[in-house]
Amino acid sequence: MENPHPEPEALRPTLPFLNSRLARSLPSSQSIASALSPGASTPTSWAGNQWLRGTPDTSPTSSEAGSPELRPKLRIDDGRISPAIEPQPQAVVQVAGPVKSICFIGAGFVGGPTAAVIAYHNPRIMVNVVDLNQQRVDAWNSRHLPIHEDGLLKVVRVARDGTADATAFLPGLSRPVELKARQPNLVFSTRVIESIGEADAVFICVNTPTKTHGLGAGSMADVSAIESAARTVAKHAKAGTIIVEKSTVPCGTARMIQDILRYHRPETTFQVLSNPEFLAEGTAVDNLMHPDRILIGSAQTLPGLRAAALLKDVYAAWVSPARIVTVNTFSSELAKLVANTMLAQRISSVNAVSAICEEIGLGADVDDVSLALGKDTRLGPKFLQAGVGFGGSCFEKDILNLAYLASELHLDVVADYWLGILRINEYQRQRYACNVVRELNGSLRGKKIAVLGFAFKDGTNDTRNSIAVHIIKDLAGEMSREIAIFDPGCASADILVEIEKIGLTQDQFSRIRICTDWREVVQEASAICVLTQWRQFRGRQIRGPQKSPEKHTNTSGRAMTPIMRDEALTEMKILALEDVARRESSVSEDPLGRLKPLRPCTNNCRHCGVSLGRPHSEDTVDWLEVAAMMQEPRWASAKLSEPSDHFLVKASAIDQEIPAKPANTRKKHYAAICDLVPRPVDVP
Ligand SMILES: NC(=O)c1ccc[n+]([C@@H]2O[C@H](COP(=O)([O-])OP(=O)(O)OC[C@H]3O[C@@H](n4cnc5c(N)ncnc54)[C@H](O)[C@@H]3O)[C@@H](O)[C@H]2O)c1
Ligand SMILES: O=c1ccn([C@@H]2O[C@H](COP(=O)(O)OP(=O)(O)O[C@H]3O[C@H](CO)[C@@H](O)[C@H](O)[C@H]3O)[C@@H](O)[C@H]2O)c(=O)[nH]1
Repeated sequence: MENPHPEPEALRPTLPFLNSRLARSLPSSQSIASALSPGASTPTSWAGNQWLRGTPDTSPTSSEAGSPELRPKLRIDDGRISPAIEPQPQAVVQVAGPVKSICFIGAGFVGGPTAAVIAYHNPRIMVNVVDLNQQRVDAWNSRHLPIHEDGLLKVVRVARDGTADATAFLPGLSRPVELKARQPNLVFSTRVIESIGEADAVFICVNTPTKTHGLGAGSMADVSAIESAARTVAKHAKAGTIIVEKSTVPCGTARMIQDILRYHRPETTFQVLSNPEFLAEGTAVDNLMHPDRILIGSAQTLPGLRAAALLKDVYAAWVSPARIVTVNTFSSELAKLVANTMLAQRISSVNAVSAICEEIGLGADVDDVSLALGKDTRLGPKFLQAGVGFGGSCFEKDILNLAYLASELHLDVVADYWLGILRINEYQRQRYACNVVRELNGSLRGKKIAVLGFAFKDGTNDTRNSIAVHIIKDLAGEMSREIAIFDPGCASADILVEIEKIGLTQDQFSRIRICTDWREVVQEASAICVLTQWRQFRGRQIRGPQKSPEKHTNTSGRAMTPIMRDEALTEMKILALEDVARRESSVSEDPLGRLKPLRPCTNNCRHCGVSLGRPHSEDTVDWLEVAAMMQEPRWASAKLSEPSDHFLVKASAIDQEIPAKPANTRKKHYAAICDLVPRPVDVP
């Protein structure tokens, strides 16, 4: 039953955190909330600051149902809002059974791939992914997924389209393996209300960007999409549905969702779990298939723990229980913010070291320093690559989010400590742009600058908060003749949208050109900035070690035995069989022949014939050709160390691979520019 009192606009839940300046100048967040809505008594449970006053993480158990502290304390009399005094209906605690149907709200970079992998490993669970964006939904239903991730299309095809009966003859097996057809269990649609109504669990995967205006602009997370999703869930979910907060959110948001649910459905108790996602773009499918950990935060009550156990069962289809960590809701929300902040902190630390290496002039090499650090098992080798700074939609926003929390708690020294990570990041990218200009004699007038790579990292088509866009902005201010951009993974339209956001003047904007071929970009360029580490940019002939067929292992770790038709095979076992089949077959995508053919696109499909994602190997950049096409002084630099070494070696060796870095190449690290003039080098 819906609450008879409509939720008044003025009393929408306030966001969990408040502007830091305001927080410092006023005694408490509660009083700020009141100050902002004079005359309105903000409901205690909606002030978003229960946690500040040390409210324990306990949803009411059946015995506590209707706990006055946690129920909405509002009533509206003649338009005036006052604390409710009459008793609320008793909340009914539903004991949920196993999850058979899941609804994902938000078919974005997280919702889409996560839903697909959960559906893939749980063929008996129906997974409905809903989004308000019809174009995005259409793309998920087509052969051209809206997100470029290695291996994603196959996972989606298996779960979305189902598979056909297949018989495979595998090496070492006397009998053929017979695979039963699999029914589709992944649906993408805009049927938000219906899908929520059918679900046993609803995953909220909507966007939570940094606020751009109003209170807390530039630092506070905008949770309005979460609020809106929570309201829809509150109105349409069946009793007992588990609500899973997948988005990255400010600490305390699960409680805000709980309060919204309680307001609209006072007769029912829903369990809200925090289950943050740790996938990195570009490796999303691999990260989801082999997660370091699954983190589940719940209320430490019987219903809360029961809901966490049910969610754990969903993941247990492919993740070892030892990797599933259960904690309380607030720890889980906080852990996600801290994880991103600490990863970014490592990058800023090593970027700060790169500045020292460049300035000290004693030949100290930041790569060597990273190598030495990475050997320390306490530090480990990951996230120690110096570059032009980190980009993407997550790190900056989550650091701001954490710093905002600290500042909200009046912990200014702590907030400042985290914000230092962002200061170094900005410093690093500005230093890079500055060095480009300096190396080109202090002026870009009349010169063409080539930008190779626009996505915020390789392996993804995501252009949000890309480092490239910041650097392009700085360079555009120098009024170069042209800034030409090429990215093998990004649609030109997406690049344009990002550039339009940076506020270039008409004149600056007219000098930007987005190209679809790297040759167009480097032709007559004076400098090349390699800003995304695409494999394609690493140069021809110099490749990482290819996987040899022998390296394919039986991922199930068990000896292969003939499999009868009626034996239920999990996708984990089928993956292991595919590994075996790949030894013989040249078909790597579907070696067992179980995928159904993709549906053809409509005649006017805008994607067909366009390279949406993967760079083609025939398009690999040849740095010798590049050097020949450029104008003096032919400068080039790379964002991260790996491609830089490759193209330096390649360009200097004139088509011969040499084992060491050429001594005559001037290489100031990362935030500097390297001489790309090809010259013969003695090969030892
Ligand atoms: N991108 C990543 O790699 C990553 C990794 C881990 C966590 N996260 C977090 O996950 C969340 C989502 O990030 P994302 O990159 O997937 O964002 P996204 O913008 O790609 O996707 C969000 C989707 O939600 C949809 N949406 C918004 N409100 C909706 C509503 N009320 N009903 C239905 N659909 C709605 C939007 O249309 C959009 O398609 C964020 O909190 C982010 O911080 C992102
Ligand atoms: O040693 C390194 C590693 C990364 N980067 C840069 O850091 C940025 C972010 O890279 P990465 O973390 O790999 O990608 P994201 O998709 O942003 O993933 C981060 O953000 C996600 C969203 O919250 C989390 O889920 C992931 O765990 C977390 O790694 C990119 O610009 C990289 O080029 C470096 O400069 N040096």
